[in-house]
Amino acid sequence: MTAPTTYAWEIEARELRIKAGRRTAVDGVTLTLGRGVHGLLGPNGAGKTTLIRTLATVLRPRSGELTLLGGMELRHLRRQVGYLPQEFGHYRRFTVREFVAYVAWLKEMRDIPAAVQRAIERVGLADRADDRMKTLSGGMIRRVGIAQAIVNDPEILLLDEPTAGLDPAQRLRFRELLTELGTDACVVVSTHLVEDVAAACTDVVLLSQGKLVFQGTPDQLAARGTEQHAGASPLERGYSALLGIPNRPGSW
Ligand SMILES: Nc1ncnc2c1ncn2[C@@H]1O[C@H](COP(=O)(O)OP(=O)(O)OP(=O)(O)O)[C@@H](O)[C@H]1O
Repeated sequence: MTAPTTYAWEIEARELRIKAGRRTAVDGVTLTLGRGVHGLLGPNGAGKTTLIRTLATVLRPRSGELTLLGGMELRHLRRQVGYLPQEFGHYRRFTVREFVAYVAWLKEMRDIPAAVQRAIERVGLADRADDRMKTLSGGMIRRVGIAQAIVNDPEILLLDEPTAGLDPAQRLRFRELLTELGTDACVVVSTHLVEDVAAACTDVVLLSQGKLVFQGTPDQLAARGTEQHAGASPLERGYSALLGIPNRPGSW
């Protein structure tokens, strides 16, 4: 039985300021996120990875307040979080099953074999479960990364560019999986693909130069764009409008 939740939001950040090296990569972000799929967008260097690493409790904020799952103690909290880093390290000689089981063990889970099997099935790798990681393609390894992030049915799921390296069919399946996961969990997905956001996200969080420039639904983002802004779709034009990117064909 799960304990009743005593918090309004899975993630509450107030005036978060986070350093990456010497740089202030996140600069005063205030944000609340509940269940659903939150698409984290922003240009290169906006601070997306730094924010996700902080939500994963890997980095500590320099100042501000971050409350995860109502302020749960760190050790318990980490069992309730799933995290796919941008650069996902794995053991090449482990099989898929061994690797996902190892992560489940680190999270001190019970009934590991059943949970591992289910996570592997959810990412469509049941037929490769007993193959070594070194025999998999880049897209398959990314899917193992997703499997290890969801093996514990996390309440907070953090995915840093999960669709990088997935082919179009895999991306479609991944979006369906995201929609399923977002019904029970607070899912934060960083991506460069505005189409991923349109297809699977309940809301969009847009960062630029470490600051929050927009939070709202994909439709609200699309409504901000005009023909004067760069982009091939309403959502892309909304993104460009908020970042001040004019429609100038031929320029980068
Ligand atoms: N270890 C580090 N040392 C110094 N600067 C860093 C470090 N990590 C990140 N930065 C800087 O902090 C800023 C934010 O980086 P971050 O990786 O969070 O951005 P991002 O939005 O994830 O970018 P991308 O879309 O390119 O992945 C960038 O200017 C980056 O150069």
